[in-house]
Amino acid sequence: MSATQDASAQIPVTVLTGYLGAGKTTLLNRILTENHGQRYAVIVNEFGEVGIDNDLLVESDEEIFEMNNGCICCTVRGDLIRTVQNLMKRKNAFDAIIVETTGIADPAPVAQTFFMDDDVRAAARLDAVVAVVDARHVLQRLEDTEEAEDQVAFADVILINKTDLVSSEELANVEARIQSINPYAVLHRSERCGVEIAKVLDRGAFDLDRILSLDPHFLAHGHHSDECGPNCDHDHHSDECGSNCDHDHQHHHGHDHAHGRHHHGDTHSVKSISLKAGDLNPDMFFPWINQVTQVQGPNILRMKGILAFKDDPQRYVIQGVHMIVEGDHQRDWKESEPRESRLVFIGRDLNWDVLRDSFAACAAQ
Ligand SMILES: Nc1nc2c(ncn2[C@@H]2O[C@H](COP(=O)(O)OP(=O)(O)OP(=O)(O)O)[C@@H](O)[C@H]2O)c(=O)[nH]1
Repeated sequence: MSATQDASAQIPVTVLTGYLGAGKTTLLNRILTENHGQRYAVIVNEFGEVGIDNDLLVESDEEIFEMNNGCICCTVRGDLIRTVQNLMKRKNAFDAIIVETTGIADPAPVAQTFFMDDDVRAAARLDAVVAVVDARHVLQRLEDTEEAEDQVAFADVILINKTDLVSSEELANVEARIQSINPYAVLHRSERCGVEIAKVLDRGAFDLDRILSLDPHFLAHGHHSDECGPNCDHDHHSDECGSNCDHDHQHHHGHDHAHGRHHHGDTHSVKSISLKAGDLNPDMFFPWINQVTQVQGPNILRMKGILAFKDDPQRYVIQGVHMIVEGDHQRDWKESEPRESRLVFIGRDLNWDVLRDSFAACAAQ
């Protein structure tokens, strides 16, 4: 830090990471509802283009900035810099900033943003990278997904969440595995992210030296614009598609930048599909979603939706990770809101045509 940068004048930034469905929104909702006397600006980025995450956040006085620009590792850095710069113009309006990354993002480029841009660096300091992991699914994720390992390796604080879904033996295995990847992070166990907020925010935990030992190029990465390098094969779809687009969007992990930890070597492709309908018939929808998640569950990394059921005045929120699905009423539909059902699946090798047609068959007559 230079002499001109006074840490107490810099707004602390927490980068919230964790694989799809681990519990990031659950943690954010806790932060937004708890009575802590702090004012947070929240920046969310999500994969899947119908903007459901914002709807799943509790209504609060905090300001939420949504960025749906697809892969955060390529396209969002420029946006993130601009968003933070705009926030800084209203500096006294916030005590802290939280950036929630999409579940499949590598947190490193997001963290880099707070070192690369001079204006941002002068006004904000990276406080900690907090990773939420799903105790039930993390071991499997670490086997098949490099981003999940990057997220754990990079974190300063790790919440081992969903402890209710595993035995104490499984939990001990999870902790051992996580510690073997990252012995430096502070671990907390949690159910529904029920951890004291002070253990997560304003930790002063981000350790640049450790990150440089992990990634000597951390401060030297060249691409701090919205552009990817010539070898990038990410689909930069959101430039082309509007909010009503229901194309299949692919996130190829064939990306191989020749530097540092930014190396998505695995060749799996994760796709997201957004389905839309009007009112649904619950007697058709629930058997359908049960069947879909039972049969295709292993490939469904994440499912979430906001649904309108015929004659039901309330919005219904449904969510799932693999075969675990939960749903509940959220609140009344507002008069100004179109009664629209939106459902997003993120996964591998899903039969999209069948999903689309069978979802359409759940429409209320
Ligand atoms: N059983 C159980 N379910 C949990 C727990 N924490 C969160 N969930 C559920 O897990 C699902 C995913 O939680 P979210 O907080 O939306 O996860 P996320 O990381 O924000 O998900 P993405 O934004 O899609 O990556 C939701 O259905 C939550 O209600 C927990 O400790 N135990």
